Amino acid sequence: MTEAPHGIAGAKPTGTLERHGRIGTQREEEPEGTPDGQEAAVLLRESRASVDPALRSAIASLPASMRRIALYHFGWQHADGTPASGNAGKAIRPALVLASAAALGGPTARAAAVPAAAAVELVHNFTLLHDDVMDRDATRRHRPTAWTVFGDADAILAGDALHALALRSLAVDPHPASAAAAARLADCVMELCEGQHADTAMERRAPDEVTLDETLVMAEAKTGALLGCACALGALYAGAADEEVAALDAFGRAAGLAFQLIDDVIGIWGDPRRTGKPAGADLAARKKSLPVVAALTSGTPAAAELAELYAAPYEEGKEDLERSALAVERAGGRDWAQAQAADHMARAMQELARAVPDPEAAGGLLALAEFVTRRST
Ligand SMILES: CC(C)=CCC/C(C)=C/CC/C(C)=C/COP(=O)(O)OP(=O)(O)O
Repeated sequence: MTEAPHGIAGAKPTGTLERHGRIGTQREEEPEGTPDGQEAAVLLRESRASVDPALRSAIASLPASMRRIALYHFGWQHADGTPASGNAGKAIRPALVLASAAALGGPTARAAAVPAAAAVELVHNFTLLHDDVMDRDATRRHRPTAWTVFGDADAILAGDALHALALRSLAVDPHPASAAAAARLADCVMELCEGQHADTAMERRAPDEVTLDETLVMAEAKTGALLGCACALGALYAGAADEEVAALDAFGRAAGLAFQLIDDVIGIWGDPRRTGKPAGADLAARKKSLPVVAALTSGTPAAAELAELYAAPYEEGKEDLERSALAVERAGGRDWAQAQAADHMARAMQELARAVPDPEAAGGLLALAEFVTRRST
């Protein structure tokens, strides 16, 4: 189906994931399909069990007006204030903090790193609250977004409150690494803002003005930075040397970019029953996601068709979405994104081997990295 676009069709998957043939081939809620998937599922569950009490206790300290929005956003309370047990997200980032600490410092470091893991998850959720307002996204984690329920102002304030809780979690932690971790997390938030700015600025530009390189740089800042920071914080809490911290940061960044590439594929072809978002939402919003920009810049006939579709506002109805998705696919955007994800994962594996040479100690991080790019449509 691909029409051999410029350069992008030539990219071939490489590295660990290609060998396992696993990029985007497993069901998101079934990580048990392989031994690694099972390990990731266990790590994610254990991470939730360790971090949720810290998150709940932090949220309990918020003023009532903010607390109800935060509890709703995490799926722990309905909008009317009654208890709920909704989807609180995959908790990949806190699992990366804990797995990084465990890889370099064993169970003691893992236990000590819980405040850092909570801080990273609070920052992640602060950015989701703000992002949904900025993008006018109406659905997240299978339910209406906070701004659609509580209004823009209160959703933004709740995001600010989660950001404050993240800083507080580190500020009150007596661990010797907490100050360095707070500084690193603050740097990361600035990079997230830069990435988000690039993203929103890009959305205002004409499709033919956006390059693939700048889209990749934006995605690394918007998504890679926080996964890198999560790993770096785990390493700091393990008392790791600077080079190990830097290598784990690079590992998380590369895995994070692979994660965003697959997330963008899922944003177009994902099954709403799994994604918790409406089908084709990114195409309907005319988002310049990575597969779309790859397709638009491919120089193929399908690129011209896609550009024409993107020049007009989305019209409700299935045909527009199907034609857009087909054009992205025929222009090679989907294959390119999956090949790029595999390349970034291969780079992540190299950084991981540098940071944690013992394969047994690195096993948890490897399983989590493979899990984030094995999610499928
Ligand atoms: C400053 C600012 C507003 C920045 C915005 C940054 C932003 C929202 C980037 C998107 C990152 C992303 C892939 C989120 C989904 O994560 P996930 O699939 O892990 O979500 P989950 O927690 O629901 O599982």
